[in-house]
Amino acid sequence: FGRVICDLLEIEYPIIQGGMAWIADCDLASSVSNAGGLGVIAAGNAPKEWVVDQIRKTKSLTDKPFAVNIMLLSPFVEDVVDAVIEEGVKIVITGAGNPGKYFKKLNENGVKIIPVVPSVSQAIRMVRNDGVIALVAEGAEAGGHIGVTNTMSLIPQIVDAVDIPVIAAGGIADGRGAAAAFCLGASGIQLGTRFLVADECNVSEGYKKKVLDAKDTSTTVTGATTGHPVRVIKNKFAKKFKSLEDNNASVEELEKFGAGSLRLAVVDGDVDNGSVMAGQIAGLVKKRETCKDIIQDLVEHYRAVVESL
Ligand SMILES: O=C(O)COc1ccc(-c2c[nH]c(CNC(=O)Nc3ncc(Sc4ccccn4)s3)n2)cc1
Repeated sequence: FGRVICDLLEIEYPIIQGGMAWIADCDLASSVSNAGGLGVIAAGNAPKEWVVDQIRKTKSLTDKPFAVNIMLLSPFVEDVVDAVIEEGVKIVITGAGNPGKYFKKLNENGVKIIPVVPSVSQAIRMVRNDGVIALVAEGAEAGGHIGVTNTMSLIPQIVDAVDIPVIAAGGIADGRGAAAAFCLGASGIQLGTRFLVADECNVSEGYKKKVLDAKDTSTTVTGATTGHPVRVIKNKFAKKFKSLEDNNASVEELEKFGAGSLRLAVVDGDVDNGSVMAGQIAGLVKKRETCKDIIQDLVEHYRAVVESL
């Protein structure tokens, strides 16, 4: 399934791994690519040296295609674009902003661009640019920085609005979500939350436990008042952040409180005072397994669901 995306990206299954800041590194990306999906290194807010190092390590761990996810709010975004070009990375996924400034440079160097978009208006703005070969349409069920429209509503509207392939993200973790996404017109899927508990994912043990113990109602959205809504698993940090928002804290105060919170959870494993970003589908994610098993399970489940329709 997903022939169009598989041919476009030269991968075996139309399954893209989410570019989770501070989490998606060479180990996760190479494991997903070796299992037939598209592995993704997340540049997040990391400096150029870290991204170059991860790209080189990924090349030593897989011969298959992989991508770099560029988070456009990063202070190092210019350097990361240079790193991608200098290291000959062929696929870039962009998030959290408008990559408009970098299309020309990336396109001139033959880099395929796949912007993540949260809305139809963003989708239409993106497809006007050369080099954009597909879109990731991300519903508000997703973890991390989100838009306001849910996947079930967003996908068909974006599919109708553009004439390039659309990859669905947000709330997808098994064959049922994959089949639903394809029924809505998607040509591929992107998974973040389910890969958080992969054996090859280097996120802290406490973080994985939060995801494995989550229920359907375990997430909440912080930062809606700052213009950067972020879906996280409810914990002390989220409670404190939202109470600050309810008491009309300034954007500066909120951003100061939020800064470094993702790293606190991911790297230091402080999942009470850190920001544990995860999607609403965390309640479905119950099993630790390898990237290969995750992908195989999803593909087999997809086939069974489609046959049962
Ligand atoms: O045109 C504009 O400037 C606004 O356009 C956009 C607005 C939002 C988006 C968007 C929403 N979701 C995504 C892709 N997903 C993500 O980017 N998810 C993320 N998770 C954690 C992140 S780290 C972070 C987050 C917020 C503030 C600071 N740092 S980024 N892109 C894309 C374009």
